Amino acid sequence: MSTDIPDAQNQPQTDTDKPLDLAAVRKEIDALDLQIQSLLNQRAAAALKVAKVKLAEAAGKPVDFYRPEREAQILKEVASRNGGPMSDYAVQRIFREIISASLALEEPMRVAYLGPEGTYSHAAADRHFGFAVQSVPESSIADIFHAVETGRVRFGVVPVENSTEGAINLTLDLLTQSSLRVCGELSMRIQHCLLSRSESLDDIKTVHAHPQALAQCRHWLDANLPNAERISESSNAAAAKLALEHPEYAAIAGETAGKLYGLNSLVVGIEDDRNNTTRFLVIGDQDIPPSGDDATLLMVAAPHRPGGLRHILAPLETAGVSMTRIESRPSRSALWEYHFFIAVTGHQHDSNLSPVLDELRELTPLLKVIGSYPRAL
Ligand SMILES: O=C(O)C(=O)C[C@]1(C(=O)O)C=C[C@@H](O)C=C1
Repeated sequence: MSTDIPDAQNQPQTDTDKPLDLAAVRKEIDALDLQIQSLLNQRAAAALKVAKVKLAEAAGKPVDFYRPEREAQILKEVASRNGGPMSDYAVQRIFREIISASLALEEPMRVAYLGPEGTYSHAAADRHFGFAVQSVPESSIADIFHAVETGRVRFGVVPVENSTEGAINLTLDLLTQSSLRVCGELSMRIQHCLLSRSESLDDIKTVHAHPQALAQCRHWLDANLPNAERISESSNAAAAKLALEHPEYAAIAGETAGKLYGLNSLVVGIEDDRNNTTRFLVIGDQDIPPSGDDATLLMVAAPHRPGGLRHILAPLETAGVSMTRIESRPSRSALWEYHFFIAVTGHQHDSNLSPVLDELRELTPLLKVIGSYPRAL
């Protein structure tokens, strides 16, 4: 796997160090481009054949053209065989788009994200599905669930956890109520910028952002804009739109939102924690087959007695299933009773996990498998 990217200036010109002829190297590139393009279209034609097979096998039933487990396998393979000089990330991004374009030939797909345009959720949706998918902005997390539930879009991308602020409770609560499943996950490093029409911090009277972003930049704001009022907005992109109308406003949002709305990035990277990362879930109504490297999200109600949760976790530990996360939420059905969201490694149909889930069903009044999906790349 290649991780270091050698830069062009350090590359030997040729084996014999003869000066290179620009026209000759460009001819070489043209010839390679010709082959790449022809191979791309051969690959797209093969994807169309796959679509035909899927349609024939489905015999009139709905077809799952999108196969995230296969995509995850391809993208992992791309990285593991990569010999450089392109980074693993760069080749994966290219293959991400090749697959996205192939899928669009099989089935044009719509995916909802927390809008408006330019949010981190928008960037997450594009990164996960590629640009050939039509991404649709929704104005709340609940609206994303609704759009998927009513079939207006096939999938939704919702934030579930931030490394600084913790769980997004609304997403967890909606997962409890909805029959939708989790079909994928991804993590994105969040870099906040202070955006404004003004060019100086001295002009800023108010700072607008989603409450999570305001919280994630609290110390920076205390130190650098102590007198500016902080005002919560429904999204960072909505804050950026407002900042466009009022030069004395600043918004906290990503650099893409700044470019999209034509605002100055007064300061880049104002988040208090440099590792600030948000984890997103892909929700849909598709059961995803095992990819070989999966995660499963469970929701359980622990019996309401001392050691109730330990009782639930014991079978996981005995079977050697590793638990990657646990979150609790009030059950809302009885006072001081909780539901636990437990993420484990493995697929619900894996031979080591499936018997444990059967055991848990006996032990708890409620077990919901919210989904098994390929682990984030
Ligand atoms: O293998 C498939 O099932 C395909 O449809 C092909 C392909 C691809 O381009 O490789 C395209 C879309 C799917 O989501 C997965 C993979």
